[in-house]
Amino acid sequence: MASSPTLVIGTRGSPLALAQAHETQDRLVAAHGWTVEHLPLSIIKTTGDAIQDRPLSEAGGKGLFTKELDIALLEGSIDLAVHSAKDLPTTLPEGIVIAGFLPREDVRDAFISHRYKSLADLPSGAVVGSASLRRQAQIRRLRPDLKVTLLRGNVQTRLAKLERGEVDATLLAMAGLRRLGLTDHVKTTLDTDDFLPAVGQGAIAIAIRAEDERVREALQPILDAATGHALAAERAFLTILDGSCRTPIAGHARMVGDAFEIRGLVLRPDGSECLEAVRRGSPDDAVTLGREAGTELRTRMPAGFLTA
Ligand SMILES: NCc1[nH]cc(CCC(=O)O)c1CC(=O)O
Repeated sequence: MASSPTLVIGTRGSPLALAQAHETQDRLVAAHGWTVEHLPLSIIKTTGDAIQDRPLSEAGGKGLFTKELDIALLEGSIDLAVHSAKDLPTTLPEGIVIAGFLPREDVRDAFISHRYKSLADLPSGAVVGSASLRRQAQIRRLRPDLKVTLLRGNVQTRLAKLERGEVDATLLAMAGLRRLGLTDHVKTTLDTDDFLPAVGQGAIAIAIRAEDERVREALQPILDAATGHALAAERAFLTILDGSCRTPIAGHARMVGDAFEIRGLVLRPDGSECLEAVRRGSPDDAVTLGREAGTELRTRMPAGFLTA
């Protein structure tokens, strides 16, 4: 066993972020036999945490949840940063890299409601709240007769708004609900064939300083290669499609039997049209397959598709 170094784990302070940081800490303890005292958490408030009154897509996008953690990494006040892969921008600042990903949780979206059993069970005109353009567009595509409204806040805040009757139903990632022990609220999970998750959904990414071999080595035993392949394909796909969170984009890669597969979607925000690309091959070609799927959609997309 290696002697116990101190690695400071940087995280946001939301309950989900803390659950993910604790999972990282627990896995490092289990892998190395280190004690948690040598893996302290440093809780960092980000700009994204402070903005509650408007869609983040309007406030400046995904980097809002990572900027302060990036700075802490580069300054050396933390040694690794734990992120929801879904919230990570496609390009990271110079000097920061993703060391890898923890084994992926359930990638599916969950349907949550007090009165209704599923999306199909909602009466016409029922109100579904979501802050995600991807979820909003897919809901509109499946059920153009529903009312889709903006529902922001962390997972607990959204569940409280549902409780108060502000909306009839909402969709949240199964992964987050599992990590928070809140799956009691789930009425049904949406099959990925019908409702495609966001790029990175369910995966935890660990960012480090690019040159930090000590931390990179310490992380090796807790990183998951299959999740790494899936995320390489999905993030390559998103990069081609520009990756701004102003556009309804979904993408999911996985092994189907012996074949590695990536499926990607772009939707018109009103759900009236949806383009899909699928590529199959070897996980060693994950990045190429992801790029090809993205390029295909880019080519097929009529001008103005993403804004109409
Ligand atoms: N954008 C917020 C966010 N970022 C990660 C998760 C859940 C966990 C995950 O998808 O890995 C959530 C909440 C949600 O979408 O329900």
